[in-house]
Amino acid sequence: MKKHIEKDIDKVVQWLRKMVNESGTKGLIVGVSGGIDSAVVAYLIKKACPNNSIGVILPCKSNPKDKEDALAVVNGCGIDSVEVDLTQIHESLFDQITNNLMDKNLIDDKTPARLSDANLRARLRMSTIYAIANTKNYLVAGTDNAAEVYTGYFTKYGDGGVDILPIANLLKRDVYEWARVLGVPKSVLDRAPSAGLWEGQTDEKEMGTTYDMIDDLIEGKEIPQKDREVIENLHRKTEHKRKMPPAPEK
Ligand SMILES: Nc1ncnc2c1ncn2[C@@H]1O[C@H](COP(=O)(O)OP(=O)(O)OC[C@H]2O[C@@H]([n+]3cccc(C(=O)O)c3)[C@H](O)[C@@H]2O)[C@@H](O)[C@H]1O
Ligand SMILES: Nc1ncnc2c1ncn2[C@@H]1O[C@H](COP(=O)(O)OP(=O)(O)OP(=O)(O)O)[C@@H](O)[C@H]1O
Ligand SMILES: [Mg+2]
Repeated sequence: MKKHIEKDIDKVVQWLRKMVNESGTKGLIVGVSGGIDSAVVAYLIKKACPNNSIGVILPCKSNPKDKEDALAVVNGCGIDSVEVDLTQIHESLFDQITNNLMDKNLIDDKTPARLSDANLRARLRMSTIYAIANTKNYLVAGTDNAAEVYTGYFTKYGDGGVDILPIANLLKRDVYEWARVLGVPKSVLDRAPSAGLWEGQTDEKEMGTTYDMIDDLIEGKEIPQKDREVIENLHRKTEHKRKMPPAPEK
């Protein structure tokens, strides 16, 4: 099993080098959250481009444990890293957006909508990562796995705004197996998957199903009707995220 995973890892590392060479860029960059998906991608891009890869740590009102785990990842794989704290910029931007909408009577309540606030964090991260990618002439590596792609569980043009998706063929359970083989720190392996976009958020609580169920459905296995409905509904509602924006016919 381990040998088989090592071979698959090697294939993706070769593919990453090919993507860099064919694009005329010089290396690869990823946002490192302290979660398992970005940990695996950080280890992969460091293997592919040992001297031309960067991990970016982007706290935004984040739990301090996220940064601890993100540092364990960048230190564990030895990738160059940089931190940019987005907390203040997010607060000031979101305040201005809501105040100006209120002034124009376009919203009646200043309480920020939770998803709008959360997605702005993901999009500020995307803008920051691209600012560094442009400066270094690097490709942006995304961290979506097969379960997230299928359910559309990402912010459009936020964490979904990337150049390449090295682990998009892996089920969530495969990501854990790859992480063990790559040597991702135990503290990262033991965390519940979370977008970290609000206090106490976990992917499975928000989606209303489990990654095991999503993985099973993608593999064509039987799952309870209730979970099938939740997952197929997420898939349908997020079809637009997996396509180019539509335009009128000529
Ligand atoms: N049919 C349609 N055709 C074209 N566009 C359509 C559309 N329906 C909505 N839209 C557009 O899409 C927007 C909604 O999509 P979007 O902005 O992505 O927002 P939305 O899908 O509502 O929220 C993002 C979800 O991804 C989760 N997330 C985000 C970031 C990271 C992670 C993680 O796992 O770490 C998870 C987050 O917790 C939340 O559940 C709408 O505001 C609208 O602009
Ligand atoms: N604080 C952060 N700093 C840098 N990048 C981040 C941060 N939070 C989120 N990201 C980026 O957004 C991506 C989407 O988050 P997601 O939660 O799906 O993955 P993860 O945190 O790596 O894994 P997990 O599913 O275990 O939480 C991350 O993989 C990472 O690239
Ligand atoms: Mg996460």
